[in-house]
Amino acid sequence: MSTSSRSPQVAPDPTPEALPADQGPEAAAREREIAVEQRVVDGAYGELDRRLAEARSALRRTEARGASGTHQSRGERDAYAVHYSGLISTLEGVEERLVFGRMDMRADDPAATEAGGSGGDADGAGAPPPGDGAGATGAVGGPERHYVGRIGLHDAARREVVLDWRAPLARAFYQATASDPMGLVRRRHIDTRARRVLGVEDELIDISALGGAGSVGGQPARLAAEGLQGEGALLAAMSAARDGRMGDIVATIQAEQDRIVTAPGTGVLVVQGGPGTGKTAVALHRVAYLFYAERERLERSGVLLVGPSRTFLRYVEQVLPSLGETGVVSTTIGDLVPGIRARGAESAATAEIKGRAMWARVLARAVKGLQRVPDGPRPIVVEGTALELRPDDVREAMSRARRGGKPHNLAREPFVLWLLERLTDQFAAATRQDASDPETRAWIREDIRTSRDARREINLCWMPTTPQGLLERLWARPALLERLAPELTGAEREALRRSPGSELTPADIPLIDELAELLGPSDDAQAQRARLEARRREELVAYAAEAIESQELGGGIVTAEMLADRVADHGPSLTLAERARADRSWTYGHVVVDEAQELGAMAWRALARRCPVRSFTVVGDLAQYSGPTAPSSWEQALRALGTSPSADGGRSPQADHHQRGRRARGRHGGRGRRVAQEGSTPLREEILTVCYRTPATVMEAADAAVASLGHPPVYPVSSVRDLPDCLRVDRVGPAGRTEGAGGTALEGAVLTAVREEMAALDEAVGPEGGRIAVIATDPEAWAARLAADAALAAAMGAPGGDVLRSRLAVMGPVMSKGLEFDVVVLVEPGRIGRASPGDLYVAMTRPTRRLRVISSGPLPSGLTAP
Ligand SMILES: Nc1ncnc2c1ncn2[C@@H]1O[C@H](COP(=O)(O)OP(=O)(O)OP(=O)(O)O)[C@@H](O)[C@H]1O
Repeated sequence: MSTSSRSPQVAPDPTPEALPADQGPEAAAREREIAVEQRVVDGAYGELDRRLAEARSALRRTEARGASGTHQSRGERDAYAVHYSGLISTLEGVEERLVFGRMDMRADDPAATEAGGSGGDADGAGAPPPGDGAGATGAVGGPERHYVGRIGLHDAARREVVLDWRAPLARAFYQATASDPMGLVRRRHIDTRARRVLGVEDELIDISALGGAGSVGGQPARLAAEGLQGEGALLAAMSAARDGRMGDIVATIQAEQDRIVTAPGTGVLVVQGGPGTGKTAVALHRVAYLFYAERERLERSGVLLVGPSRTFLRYVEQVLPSLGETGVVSTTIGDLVPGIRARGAESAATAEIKGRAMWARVLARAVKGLQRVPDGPRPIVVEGTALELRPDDVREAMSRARRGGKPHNLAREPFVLWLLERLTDQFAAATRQDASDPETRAWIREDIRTSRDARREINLCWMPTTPQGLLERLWARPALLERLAPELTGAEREALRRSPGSELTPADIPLIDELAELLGPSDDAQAQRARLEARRREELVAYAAEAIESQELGGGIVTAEMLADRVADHGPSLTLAERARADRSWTYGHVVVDEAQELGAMAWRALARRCPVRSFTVVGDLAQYSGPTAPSSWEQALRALGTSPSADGGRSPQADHHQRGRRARGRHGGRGRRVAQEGSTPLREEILTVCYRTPATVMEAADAAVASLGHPPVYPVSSVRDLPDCLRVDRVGPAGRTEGAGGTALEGAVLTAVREEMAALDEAVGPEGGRIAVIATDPEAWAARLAADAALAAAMGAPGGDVLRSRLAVMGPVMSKGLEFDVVVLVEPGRIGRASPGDLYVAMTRPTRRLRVISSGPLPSGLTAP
């Protein structure tokens, strides 16, 4: 086995531990500053505790009002209970690092006192800081000061204690630079843990306001760099061991990210960014920002977050609560339709076929195909009387039913009614009865409606069906599919073929959603829902009867039915997110889509229906597309959202823009921006180019590897840092050769690598710290092999089966999408890359510390030894 290891010529990360200890007067100044900030932080937590105590006691009082009273008063009580519970969750969610920054503004800067600046529950004025110390202001000469934190807090006298990070005034904290200070003199990052201030880091922004002084109050400060904000805090965040859950970045949002976070919520905002550029983080902070900026609208309509997998959604689930927001509905495309689970799997190629826009036409044809005019009159015998269903009557009934514009199953009702009337006329004439008498007509109609002949013939003309039933027929009957989808090749149709009763796959779900629109609820579905309701009511009554008996509540005053009514009357106590999640036709105020490059046109159509105002944040990376061929542009990928390609007729506008942008910006260059009014939906594109996760050596290897496979990233990124020995490539002999006790050479190398990386992590961050992922095309087999080693099996044992919680996880490249680990052990990258270059790109760019490649086959260049 040969091992190559490349170390860039860089110093290790300047983690706080690695910095030289302060000595003498500097250390004393530092301690003084920490003490000053500790008093402020104590004040902020005191305020948080006060608000929490108030909310808890309000909730207790509300709940003590009991379940009695009028329907309206119960509704009000439930609404208050939901409100206070939500408030408590919000306040509990912001406990960690409640305050993380301080802004010293120029005393003469109008922005410092601008009305509404502190936002949230603030009254707007930039108030004098509580617990101020003379040493904190020093040479600045009494500037306005604001403490920036997760939520806005005021004291009982309505003085600002903490400025909400989303307030307009707080933009300077994230965006001010020496060349554009935005009224900011100094930016301070305050590092806290469990309510204790551990350190402060200052950046001087506006040196002129200090009269040229290089330090403030004896506290050393560095001049603000034009590139990164809060570099020390940023590098510390990037170097921290991963714990299986994404953290927020609220303390260190960079200027290019902040501009995206706070962009207006209208229209479609596309954020294209290479691996680790903070797209997910930015999207989540943007949700929190939009809730702040448009609270009234979004609290009524809600926000939908779409992620690539349930694992990914668990990975990010802590971020929004830590930003004080809890009301977001998160889902995968596979879980988009309430009550339907996609448990099946299929190849990326088959999923791609199902995602194509043509299905809108094909499915419309399929539904129309359920409405048929018979070739000739169809005989029907009702109570011994011979009638016929005539093609002309069917045609007329159809055109009347379609006129209403209702979906198929709902339009069936007027269709059937009209035909019943015609058959009633025939029956009355044949039996010489008075067709003008309403009573006579009613019983004749009922006889016809319940006759088997009539039911069968009418159903053949207008078949009621469910989305699942119709889709199953489409996949199971090749002749039907060929008739309805001549656009597909024979091989494509064959790929779609599936036997009846097979599990639905995630790519089926947008098709089910489309069919649900076209079909509407079927009688069957309605009847099933009614049956479920009835059963639930029976259970409730039984439960209530038991409760009455066991607690002696009865005495003739409370009946089981009354009690059941109260228990069942839980409508208002559901949160908005719970109601939205359960309702397929819910329309959201904003939709955020992560890993958006994966969605096909049908998924976009389904999402467009959920947000008719087309307020979207779409984040993704075309180079991370899972499959053989990525979409060539975001316009192409998003066409189904109602955005049309621009009329330049040639090269993709993004690529065009990107080319120009890359020429214009430096290594840690800025962003791209294009605003276009396309179709009816304004589309705006931002590009992130700085990678905060992956060390530069690994990132460059990933770029080279996919380029050598013919897919160079159109939007490459530059990493903010590099680490020594962050890329190791272990080449082993042919996979079949045995080595040692029974395993192949490849197995031996993987086992060794995992053990070595565990030991290295033990040393770097402690025995429980950090996360390692083994990424391979056949994860189950590798998990079984690794589990044969007791220590590795223990490291893979996830509490509650949550793969993100285990220190060692084994997964395929697609599952690793959006996640990150301290170390990735990547098995046979050549095989992954040949199947899908985007998957290789994803897998190679997951680590924050080291990529360890194990290969027995040919390697893409970038991974070959130098
Ligand atoms: N401003 C920042 N401060 C601190 N950490 C940051 C910042 N921006 C991004 N990060 C960190 O970088 C890592 C990558 O971020 P994120 O997952 O959002 O990137 P991404 O663009 O969605 O990546 P990918 O497409 O590769 O999944 C995360 O650990 C995130 O916390």
